[in-house]
This record gives sequence, structure tokens and C-alpha cells, in this order.
Amino acid sequence: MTVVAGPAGRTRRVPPGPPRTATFRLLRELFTDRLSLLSSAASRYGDAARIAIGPKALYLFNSPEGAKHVLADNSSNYHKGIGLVEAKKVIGDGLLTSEGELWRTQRKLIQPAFQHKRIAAQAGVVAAEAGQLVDRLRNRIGAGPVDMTHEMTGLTLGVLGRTLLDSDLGDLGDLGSIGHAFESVQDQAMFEAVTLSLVPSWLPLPMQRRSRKANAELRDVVNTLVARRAERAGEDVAGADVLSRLIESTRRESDPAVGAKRLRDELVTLLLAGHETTASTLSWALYLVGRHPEVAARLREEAATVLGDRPPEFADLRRLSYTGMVVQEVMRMYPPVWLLPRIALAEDEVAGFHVPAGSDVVVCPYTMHRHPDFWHRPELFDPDRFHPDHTADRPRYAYIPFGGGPRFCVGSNLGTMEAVFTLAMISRELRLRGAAGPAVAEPMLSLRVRGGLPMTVHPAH
Ligand code: HEM
Repeated sequence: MTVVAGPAGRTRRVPPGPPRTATFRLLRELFTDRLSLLSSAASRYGDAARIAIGPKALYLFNSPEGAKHVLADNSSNYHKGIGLVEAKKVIGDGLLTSEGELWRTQRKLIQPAFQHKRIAAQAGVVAAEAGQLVDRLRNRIGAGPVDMTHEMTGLTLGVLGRTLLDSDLGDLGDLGSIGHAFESVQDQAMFEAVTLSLVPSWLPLPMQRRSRKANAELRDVVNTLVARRAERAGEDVAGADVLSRLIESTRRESDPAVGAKRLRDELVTLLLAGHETTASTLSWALYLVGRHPEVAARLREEAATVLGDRPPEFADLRRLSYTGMVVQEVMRMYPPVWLLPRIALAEDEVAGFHVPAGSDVVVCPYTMHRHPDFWHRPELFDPDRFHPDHTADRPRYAYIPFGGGPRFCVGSNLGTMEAVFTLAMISRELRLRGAAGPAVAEPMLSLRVRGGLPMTVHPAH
């Protein structure tokens, strides 16, 4: 550990980290293997590491104490950081990336649409969408492999359309291709992040061209959603969903262009933040359950006992307790939001270490969820670690799939309900088997399954 002199002779502790001479290796890892880069920093340097890459220094805090400080206790000193800064070019100033007064106003406006009562009222819609997915999969029994990441993307976009926007996104074209458009713009954001934004965006690289095209496609989707709602202006939908709330509030903006941009930013943000995370959770769940027949059997038994043949309703969420534990364990091993990047506005002290103003600070759910002090044999898929008898001693910030503090995920209840219902409904009648080798995690804005997830479909019995 390094100690440097501070003002008035005070000493400041600097977190340990790789030597400057490692810059080229680190740059390569940043580009090709970000999870290993952070995992090896966490295991080598402990709960705080300073990773100097070229002109930048990344501060990684990997203790619940450090995470709580950055995300909650001193959250006003931190703005969203790398990756999200680049994503702003696409999603603009939506809830995920905005700061200050704009963020507070928008959070107040959007949060009520996600209240417990409203989510409970959406249970039927979620169950119906998941039911259609199961129908589609049933038709593939005995046929070739199905790409489950594609299916899960379609499902989660469909659910978002129905629950938040009261609209059938499927009418706008193949949901999978809307999903691809989101992927392209994210690839671009991640590319800019890992190349430290040094590649000009006007260069005619295939990725940049794809991203521009995808961006235009997403703009079209949002414009169509807004136009459709305008056609239904006379209907009693005001206040019923996020879209109505947003249209109502942006209409009050004195400059219509600013209002239109804000509306677009919020809608693209909600569609992005809401679908890929849940699709990632479900994809990894299917992958892990596919490799653990004993977990599949318990899931099937619980679904049969709790649900029988009927679709789930909100009260079942509590009753499907094992399925809930499986979803929690999946998000421990493969947290969809694997990195929480921040920039320190003023200097700070985190977990006893000095952080200069302007530093890039990251809390990493992926490494935190594998911290050996809190997770016994972290590489093992073991849903029982979330049994209530085993969770009491675990610090709250050792498990952060939905983040923490004021920027805590606004859609956590919706995402959880969707994941639990879908997993239960698939498990009670189908058994999915991986048709490729071990899956590889690809850390983009969310943690994807690299190259998709081909699985064959079989009856559960
Ligand atoms: C399993 C599913 C989900 C996971 C794991 C997840 C995870 C997260 C995490 C970790 C954050 C905090 C990011 C940060 O602090 O930098 C976040 C924020 C957010 N999430 Fe989710 N999310 C999920 C589902 C959803 C859904 C279904 C929606 C909406 C439809 C949604 C909308 C948002 C929004 C708008 C934010 C920004 C909130 C703010 O800054 O005020 N998420 N999510």
C-alpha cells in the first residue's frame, strides 16, 4: 500500500494496484477481458484497488462498506461514470444517466408507475406474455435448437410494451430486431468506453455505421409509440402508465423541442434498462438450470404444487420461494448490471482510502458477488444460499444486483416478477438443454451470453 502526503502534513492512503508498466496488458484486458481484469484486481489487491491505465486511474471498491459509501452514504458526491457517459449519446438524459434536478424530477414522475400496487396489477399481463412464450417453445419440442437469448429479449420487450406503455411492441416489427438495435448502440457505447473515446465517431467503421442505423430505428419506434398514443388522446388512459405520465409532463415544457427530446430519452432508457437486464437474468437462469437437473426438478415440483395448471398471479410470487431463490442466485453469479461506474465530484475517503476529485470509481457487482468473505465457494451455483436461514449475517451491500442508494433500480419489482413467473412457467412443463458448450459472459452494458444461447426443448416429464 502507498501512502502520500496530504495537506497540513496529513497522510493519505492510496489503494494498491498494478504497476504503471502494466498499462499495455491492462489496456488489452480492458478491451478483451474486463471481467478477468476486475476479478484479478479484487483477488490480488483486496477490497480496494487503484488500476492505472494510461492517463486514467480506476478505483475499484470491492467491500460492502466501500459500496455503501459510494452508492448510498455519500452518493451526492458521485455522478454516473464510464460506459454510461458514452451511453448518454444514445439514451440522452434519461433516468439512468441524468443527474441533479432533472434526475430528481424525472424519478418522482416515473417511480409511481413502478409502485408495488401497480406492479401487482400487472401480474396477469406478465403471466400472459410468459404463457405465449411457453406456447412458442412447446411447438419446438423435438425440433432444432432455439436461441434463448433471442426469445428472452422478445419476451421482456413485449412485457415492457404492455406493462409500461400499454402498447403492443410486436406490432412495430420483430421484437428481436428492436433488441438487436439496442445491442448495436450499446456495442458502440462500450467500444467508446474501452477505447477511452479516442476513436472519432464520424469514422466509417462498421460498428459506428450499425450504431447510427440502430439509433435511427429506435427513434422510429419511440416516435410511433408517441404517435399511437396521440391517436388515443380521447381515451381514458391518462396517468395509467409511464407513457401517459411522460407525455403529460413533457407537454408542459416551454420549448417543445426540449420536451420531445426528454420524452424520447426517457422512453429509450426505460426500454433499454428494462428489457436487457431481465432478458440476461432469464438467459443465465435457463443456462444454469439446464446444467443442474436437481435444481430443475425442484423448480418443477414447486411450480406444480403452487400453480398446478393455472397461470401465476401476484400472490404466487411469495409462494414460489425456491424459484425466487434460484433467480437471486442467478443474479449473484451473473449480475446483469455487472458494473456500477461513478465519477467522484470532490475528493473523498472511501473505506479508509483517498480518492481524488474527478476519479473514476467503480463498484462491481460481479466481483462483489464472488467475494470469498461473504460467499462460500462462490463459483458454485447453489440457490440455497438465499434461503432465509442463510442470509441473516450477510451485509446488505454484499449483494447488489439492483444497485443501492438513491439510484436503486426503479424496475426491480417488475424485473423480479417477470423472471420468477417465466422460470416457473417454463419449468413446470419443459426441460431445456444446452446445445453448445459452456456459455461465456460478455460484459457489455449488461452481462450478455456471448454469441447467444442455443437450447433444445423437451417435455419436463
Ligand atoms: C433483473 C432485472 C434488472 C436488474 C438486475 C436491474 C439492475 C439495475 C441496476 C443495478 C441499476 C442501478 C444502476 C446504477 O446505479 O448505476 C438499475 C437502474 C435502473 N433500472 Fe434496472 N434492473 C432490472 C430491471 C429493470 C426494469 C424491468 C426496468 C424498467 C422497466 C429498469 C429500469 C431501470 C432504470 C430506469 C434505472 C435508473 C434508475 C435511476 O437512476 O434512478 N430496470 N437497474
